[in-house]
Order: sequence, then C-alpha cells, then structure tokens
Amino acid sequence: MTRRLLVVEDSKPIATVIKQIAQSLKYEVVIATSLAQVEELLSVDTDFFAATIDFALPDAHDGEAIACVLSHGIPGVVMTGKMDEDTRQKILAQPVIDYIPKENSQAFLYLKRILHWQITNSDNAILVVDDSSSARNHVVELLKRRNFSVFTANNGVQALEKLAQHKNIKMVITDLEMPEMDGIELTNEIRKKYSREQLAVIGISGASNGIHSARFIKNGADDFLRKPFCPEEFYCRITQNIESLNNIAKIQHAANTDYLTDLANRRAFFRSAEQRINEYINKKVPYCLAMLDIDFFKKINDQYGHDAGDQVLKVLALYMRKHFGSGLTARLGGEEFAVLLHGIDTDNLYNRLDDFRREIAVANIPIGEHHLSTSVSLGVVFSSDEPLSKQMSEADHALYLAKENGRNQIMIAGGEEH
Ligand SMILES: Nc1nc2c(ncn2[C@@H]2O[C@H](COP(=O)(O)OP(=O)(O)OP(=O)(O)O)[C@@H](O)[C@H]2O)c(=O)[nH]1
Repeated sequence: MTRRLLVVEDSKPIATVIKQIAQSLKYEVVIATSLAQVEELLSVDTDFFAATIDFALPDAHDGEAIACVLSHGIPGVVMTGKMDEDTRQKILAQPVIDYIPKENSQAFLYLKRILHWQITNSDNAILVVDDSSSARNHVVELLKRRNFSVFTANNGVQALEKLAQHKNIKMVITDLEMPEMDGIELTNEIRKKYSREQLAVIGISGASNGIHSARFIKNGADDFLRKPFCPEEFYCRITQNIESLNNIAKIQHAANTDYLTDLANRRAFFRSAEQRINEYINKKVPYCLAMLDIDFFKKINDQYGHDAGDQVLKVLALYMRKHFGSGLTARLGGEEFAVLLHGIDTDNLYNRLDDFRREIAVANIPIGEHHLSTSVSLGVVFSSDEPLSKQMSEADHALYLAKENGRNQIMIAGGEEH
C-alpha cells in the first residue's frame, strides 16, 4: 500500500531532506511551498496519510497552514525554526502528531522515527481503561493521532475481558480509581496472566499524592503518568514502552528462529512441541512427530557450492510451510528438520507427510542458471505418550532406517517402511 506524505515546506534543501527520509520509508511525497499551494492542492486531493508542516511560510507566518492541513483530517507533524514558549503552546493547542524544532540534524532523525511509527503503530493495540468518558476520550484521541489501534474499557473487570478477546493488545493505560475493580487491582490481575514482555501497563492518577506511582510500579506497572499531563510527556512514555516491547519481541524472535530458513530453531521447537504434545495427549487428538533429512545433501554442496546448498534449505523450508502450515516446523540444525502435526487420524497424518515427500522428489529447485532435484527421508512417531526426548530419538532412529533402506521414503518408528 502506498502512503502519501504532504510536505509543506518553503525551503528547497529542507524539503529535499524530508523527501529523502520519507521515500526511504516508502512514502510517496508531494511538496507544497506556500499556504496558497496547500489550499489549492487540498481543494482537489486530500488523500494523504500524513503531512509535515513548516510553521512559517512566505504567505503564512504564524502557523496558519497547520489548521488548514488538519481541517482536512490529515495528521500533521509541525516543523518549526521558532523555539519560543508562545509558539510551542500555539502548536500544542492543535491536534498535531508532534512538533519538531529544526535545531540540528537530530530533528530529521526524530522526524524519521515519527514517520516510521505512524506506519507501525497500527499494529500496536492499546487498551484505555477509565470510568470517566471525558478522560478516556482524551487519551483515545491522543493515541489515534499517532495511529495506534485503540480499545476502551470502563473498569478493571471489563478491561480483563477485552484483553482476553483481543490478543493484539500490547499496552494497557489505566486510571487508578474506578468502580468494580480499580487500576492497582487490575494491574495485579494482569500480571497473573501476562508477563512484562507481553504487555506493558501504564498507570494514571490525578491524585497529588506521589505514593500512587510507587504502588502502581510495585504492583507490576511499567510506568506512571500524573494527571494533568502534557501530550509531549504522554507520547514519550507511550513510545518508550512500545519500543522496548518491540525490542524484546525482536530479541525473542532472533533467539527462537533459524536465521537461514526463518523456521523455529531447535530450542523453540523443543519448548513449543512439549506444550502441544501435552495438549494433544490430554484432548486425545491424533498427532505425529517426524524428523526429516535431505538425501545426499553433501553432494549438492560439493557439486553446486555452499550457497546453492543454502538455497535448497530455504526452498525446503517453504515447502514445509506450504504442507504443514498449522503444524510446528523447525530446522534442528544442518539439513535436519522436524515437524509436529495434528490431524484426523494416523492415515491422514501419514498422507500429509507423504504428499510433502513426493512433492520434494519431483520439484525442480532453481539455483542460478541450473535446476536441481533432491529428495527427503523421514522417520515418524504417531500419537505416542512417551516424553518428547524419547519420541525424538525414536523418530531419529526411524529416519536412520529410512536412509539405510534407500532414502526418499518414510519409516514409522517400530513399524515398516513406506
Ligand atoms: N549449504 C549448507 N550446508 C550445510 C549446512 N549445515 C550443514 N551442511 C552440510 O550438510 C552436509 C550433510 O552431509 P551428510 O551428513 O554427510 O549427509 P548427506 O550428504 O545429506 O547424506 P545422507 O543424509 O546420508 O543422505 C554436510 O556437507 C554439511 O557441511 C548449511 O547451513 N548450509
């Protein structure tokens, strides 16, 4: 999806820098150099995702372009060379995304972060909990300006229900005093179910007594805001907490994912497989655990080079995703993979593994100018109630037998080959 950015700026060098920044984030840029041009443009075309607005233009010295852009429902970031308190207040009295003093190159780095957040914030849902509708609406309005997805609740009980319904909520902003369940109790309940890596909690209170910030934090909140707060402080706290959650998510992804194929790695597979197998056993759901290995992979490396070998590993991972989408797939290391599948019955599970094996055997994998073919061998254990480590070694032994028996086949642990 192309996002259009309106850049209102009379300085050509500055407009060029903003344009480059925006294009690096895949924005399509339209530049206007005066208020008259902005008015003319917006009279026929208002389809802009956001705008950057210079405070002083040749025909609008006092920020008049801000109201003009905002009145068309276009979220705007104000860029200003003026640093006085009067200008700041004038800008913040309007519903702008933010304002940036054009002091030095940091200003443009900050602009880049804002333009990036406007795109990514819609993936971050925030739950606003407050029994006062005016206080709630104020926070919601601030969040919507920054393009966050927003949910609301009137008290702690409702908040817990919303959290259970909407798994994409990453942050809860909660008032302290509310009927039924107050903010402290809510924070306490949240921490019984959601870790700090999953969900951030920011407490808000109008009480002048500083004890509440400490109570919120001691009960598991990540941050605290005292009412009345200014939009700048509000945004700084929200952004910092969302960024740290996103950083944790990135670190967790890197720790659990195989860098080459983007499948789960051995560690992640063992952790998730154990949980899923317990569920399958408890609910009596038929399942299978299979280990699979590319046949004569060393020859591919020797004949076509290591990069070609890597390409084959990547393509195999794509086929695994296609065939075993709902299952758990992983690269355990080298050319060895694992899959945990649940299904209707043993025949259904076996057929899915065999469809995959057959498709690999006939696939032409493009490697530069060449196409190469390969095959896989599999060892599989069906609906066992043995511990995971035992099942893995049984599947591994069956895989060894499949190789011994001629490769490109499935061997069932304790059974016969197919
Ligand atoms: N390109 C590439 N090769 C890898 C990677 N990891 C392991 N290998 C190679 O995988 C090959 C595995 O070879 P072998 O264990 O002899 O197995 P094979 O040639 O597949 O033979 P069989 O399994 O008996 O059919 C070795 O040459 C490793 O160097 C990797 O990440 N990329």
